Amino acid sequence: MSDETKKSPEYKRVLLKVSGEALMGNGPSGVDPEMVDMVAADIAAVAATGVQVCLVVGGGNIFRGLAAAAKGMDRAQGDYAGMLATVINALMLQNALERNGVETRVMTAIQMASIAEPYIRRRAVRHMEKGRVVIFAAGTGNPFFTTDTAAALRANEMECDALLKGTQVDGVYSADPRRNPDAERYAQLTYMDVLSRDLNVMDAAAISLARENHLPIIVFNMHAPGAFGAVMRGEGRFTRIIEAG
Ligand SMILES: Nc1ncnc2c1ncn2[C@@H]1O[C@H](COP(=O)(O)OP(=O)(O)OP(=O)(O)O)[C@@H](O)[C@H]1O
Ligand SMILES: O=c1ccn([C@@H]2O[C@H](COP(=O)(O)O)[C@@H](O)[C@H]2O)c(=O)[nH]1
Repeated sequence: MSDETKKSPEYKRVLLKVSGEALMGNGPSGVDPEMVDMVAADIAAVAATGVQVCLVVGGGNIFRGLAAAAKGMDRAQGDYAGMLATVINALMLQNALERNGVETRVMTAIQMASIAEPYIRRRAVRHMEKGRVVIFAAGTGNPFFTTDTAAALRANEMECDALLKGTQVDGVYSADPRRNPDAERYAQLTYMDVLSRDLNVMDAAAISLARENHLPIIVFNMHAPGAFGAVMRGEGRFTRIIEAG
């Protein structure tokens, strides 16, 4: 038994949002197989502790509807392409998880029954109860949304104890730290802080959905090996978004 599996987890069921960009590694776009393997090993170690894990994966490493719309594409059409991008990432992650010995199911919000199960809430819960890692793909299934909102939606539906957002930065800052190196990092914020100060680490719809359902959000950097496991043990650097008090 590894050190990771000896520790008692703080949460019983969590949803991890894996940003598509995090899967690029150091590349300019697409998927870095080494990075996918690293993320999968991290998830496998957490699942081995007995925590029920489900995933929402982004698609920003492949296609974003908003970016395509800025160049003249119809927004809704671009968003459907973006949702398909998340399915590509989900299949890559599923394969890497299975190579790490984890039983998985991909469930899609847009039906594509030849490659994945359709999303059915009670089935997803049952998969997790059986110890399977469920990967929710194709976002919410609706254009004009993001996978952050899909993550908050599914985390609420699955009655998760927390939503962990694994991304490129080690928490929420006073401004985008990739553009402003002087930005200050916060250890803890309220949902209202994030909304009223327009801290764009996550979209407002996702924050509002989490707030209405008292779902804690934890933002952390996905790039270091074992980062997800560390956050689950309350270690490392992250920002917790909760209610006041
Ligand atoms: N106040 C802020 N604090 C932290 N990060 C911020 C802030 N404002 C903007 N960001 C940016 O938000 C990004 C987080 O979004 P992320 O790249 O995970 O996008 P996503 O849409 O969730 O996923 P994908 O990569 O799949 O599109 C960080 O990389 C960071 O540069
Ligand atoms: O519910 C959803 C989720 C996503 N989209 C589209 O997919 C891309 C990729 O998702 P990211 O959250 O940016 O990683 C997104 O830009 C949207 O175009 C969607 O339409 N609906």
